[in-house]
Amino acid sequence: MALPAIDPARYEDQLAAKLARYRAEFAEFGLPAPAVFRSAPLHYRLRAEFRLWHHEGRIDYAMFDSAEPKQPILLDTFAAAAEPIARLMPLLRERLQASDPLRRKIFQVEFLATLSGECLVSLVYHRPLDEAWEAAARTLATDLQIQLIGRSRKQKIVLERDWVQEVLEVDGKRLSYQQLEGSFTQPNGGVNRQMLSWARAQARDLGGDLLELYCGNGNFTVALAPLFERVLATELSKSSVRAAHANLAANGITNVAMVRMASEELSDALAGGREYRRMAGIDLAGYRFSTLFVDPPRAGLDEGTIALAKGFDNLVYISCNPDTLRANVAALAASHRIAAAAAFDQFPYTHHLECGLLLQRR
Ligand SMILES: C[S@@+](CC[C@H](N)C(=O)[O-])C[C@H]1O[C@@H](n2cnc3c(N)ncnc32)[C@H](O)[C@@H]1O
Repeated sequence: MALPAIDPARYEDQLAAKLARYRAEFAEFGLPAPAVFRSAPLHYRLRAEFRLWHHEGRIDYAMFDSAEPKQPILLDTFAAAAEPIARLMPLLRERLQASDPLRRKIFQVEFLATLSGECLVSLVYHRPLDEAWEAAARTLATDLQIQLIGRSRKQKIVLERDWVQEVLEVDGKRLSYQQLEGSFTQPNGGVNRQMLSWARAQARDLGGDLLELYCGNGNFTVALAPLFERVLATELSKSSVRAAHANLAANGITNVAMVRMASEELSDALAGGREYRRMAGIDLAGYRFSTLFVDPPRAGLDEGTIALAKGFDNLVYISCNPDTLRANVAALAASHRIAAAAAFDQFPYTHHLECGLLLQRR
């Protein structure tokens, strides 16, 4: 991928270009004027990943541009990275440089931070990690006050925990989330807060029960559940489902049933297909679903899920890919109209735009 030029002077222009494309591509579906949610122009990414480049006795963070994939771009810090990561980067580099067990055959560093100020760092190696590594890593983690993980082939050493605790203030409430290393979490925390608030505003008067697909660690579930009588939430990833259970409990949410299932399987179960053992104890027929909430990966919705969506009065759709969103909206156009739209600039200075739509039955 070509590396974006991160330049706050370009922020409004790059956003305007993306909004113009969004409006044009959805004009035929009667897109209402989207509510626009901006990113911070700098230090917005809570995740960042760098190669470590060994040269002339020193190591440096490196990124690569697809135009010149063999030429490392060396950096001390990174303007897109959230403040805790940007502050940590030079300190961490110096400490890695100065320690033989920490430096030897390290090739990648991954950062995961929170708006609450926590930071987790994964150091990735081309060699097995031993006791000398672990002793040096413990001192480093204590000195820099970070969570630290060491990884190499078939080895993962978690010094304390492999997650960070995020706290997001949404509509005056403090929502807390366990966010796992290696599992999906929204990369732009400031924009995520705005997405949660927008989704709550769409759902506020819908009532009844909610079906949520692709719920991840319960990011939206925790924010939306208080607005519905009952919620059935599903997600494919085992580790995310575990985090979602922890997050529901931590936020005192008791009206959600969570099932680990692919959206394809859930649509099949709801369409009266085969029986799924994971649905044992879930009284599907007892739900009075008013609303379907989806936040799928870039591929968008599969055919079964589109068929399922056709039966809902309300569909709240968060999408990280306007192309598949457009195809899915086209497939629903005969039954549903767009009642509200949003643009979330989750990925500034790239051509990516996160979109939100409320679709309602015609
Ligand atoms: C864009 S993320 C959204 C997660 C969550 N809503 C959030 O805000 O953090 C998409 C999620 O869909 C899950 N997923 C991918 N394919 C799936 C499938 N076929 N069925 C169910 N979940 C799937 C991924 O594990 C990921 O957690």
